[in-house]
Amino acid sequence: PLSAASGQVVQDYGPDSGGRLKGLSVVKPIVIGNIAKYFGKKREEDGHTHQWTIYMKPYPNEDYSCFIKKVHFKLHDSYANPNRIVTKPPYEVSETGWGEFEVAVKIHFIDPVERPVTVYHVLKLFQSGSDHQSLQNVPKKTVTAETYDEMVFQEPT
Ligand SMILES: O=C(Nc1ccc(C(=O)N2CC(c3nccs3)C2)s1)[C@@H]1CCCN1
Repeated sequence: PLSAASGQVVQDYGPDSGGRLKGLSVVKPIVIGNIAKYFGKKREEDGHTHQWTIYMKPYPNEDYSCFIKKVHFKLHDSYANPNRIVTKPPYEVSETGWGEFEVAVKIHFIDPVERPVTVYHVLKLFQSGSDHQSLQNVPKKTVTAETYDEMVFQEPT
């Protein structure tokens, strides 16, 4: 079983449980995000402007490889081999490009009864809503965007 110590154990006394313990669920927090670095100018040969890395990481940092079989990052079809499969941490994919698009991050579990979980992340390359006109905010070279999420396992074995 997933050791309770590694994830917050939530004990649920459901409405119809008559006060009995309905079942354990284990919550595993994750962060999905990307970091993007501007080349400084557009690359002549292919028009790419940024180098970026998209990732799924445990929060706080711990080893999830004991229950995660693989993480599938589905990139835009214009990329070679758009289906990037990562089987051990760090669960990340690095690429270069020129624009922002949605990446599906599908997490597959070692336990065959646990259905895979898909989280969608829109790649962020540009500082949003920043007026570069004023001298104060010069465009940043590096941009990051992260979202927090939770995987909940009902009565894990
Ligand atoms: O930008 C957007 N979609 C993008 C899809 C792919 C992008 C990219 O950066 N690519 C590098 C290039 C490559 N071609 C071959 C190998 S890699 C493909 S950008 C949308 C449309 C406007 C707003 N957002």
